[in-house]
Amino acid sequence: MRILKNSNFKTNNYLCKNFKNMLIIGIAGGTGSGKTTVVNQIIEELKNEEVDVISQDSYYSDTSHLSFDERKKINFDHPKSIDFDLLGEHLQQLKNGEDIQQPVYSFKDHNRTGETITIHPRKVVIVEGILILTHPEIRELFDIKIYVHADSDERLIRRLKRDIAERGRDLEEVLWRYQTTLKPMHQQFIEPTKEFADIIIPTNRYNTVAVDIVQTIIKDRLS
Ligand SMILES: Nc1ncnc2c1ncn2[C@@H]1O[C@H](COP(=O)(O)OP(=O)(O)O)[C@@H](O)[C@H]1O
Ligand SMILES: Nc1ccn([C@@H]2O[C@H](COP(=O)(O)O)[C@@H](O)[C@H]2O)c(=O)n1
Repeated sequence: MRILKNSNFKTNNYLCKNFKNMLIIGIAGGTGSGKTTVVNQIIEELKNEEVDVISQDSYYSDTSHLSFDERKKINFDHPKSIDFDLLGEHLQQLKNGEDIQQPVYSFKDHNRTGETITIHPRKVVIVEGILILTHPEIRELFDIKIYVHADSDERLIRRLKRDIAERGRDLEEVLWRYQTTLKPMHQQFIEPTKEFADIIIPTNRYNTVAVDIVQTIIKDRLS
């Protein structure tokens, strides 16, 4: 296993010393709803060293025992595909003031790469992913729960464009996945977690007001 250095890490100044005060924000929502975009907007004005961003994608279970063709058929939108034990362990370690070794995930290979990134504890930790509000113990760890909402046709269009441009997929594969897993899993597991959210951000358009509100809460914690 190779250990990569966290590129966000520049100085110890902002590392979280008072871990009891760590603010953990969970951001859920369907695929293509704009979770990553919202996170990037939120942290835009903050210093890299102040916030950890943890993606659920890094916690897809290790499937090295399967062939590539078998991995391709995995239902990546079912809660069982996520190693929630490791995610929970890592969040607890950060709260305890310890570094974590976060797995690196490859969408191309449908598997962990075997490398890890060192993440240091910071005052604010943002965890984003489609399924993060489905798990009761993980939910409990969040001080603020956010659900990002975009209509399903909008999400499909965005997903198509992104997966073809960035994740090495073709039209057939995205549509097949949408019909067989994305849509049913969204309805069964993801959409119902909206009821746990403290804040729902509509993202059919870019939503600067909601982003400003979350930024204000974070800045207040950092001051
Ligand atoms: N509010 C928005 N309006 C238009 N396009 C958006 C919006 N939010 C995100 N996108 C685009 O949609 C795609 C998916 O967004 P992303 O943030 O990766 O979603 P998620 O992390 O929820 O899967 C990206 O190409 C992004 O640029
Ligand atoms: N090997 C994989 C693993 C996951 N996916 C898809 O990623 C989606 C979650 O990521 P978002 O950034 O869109 O929230 C999820 O819907 C999985 O279907 C994949 O395509 N391949």
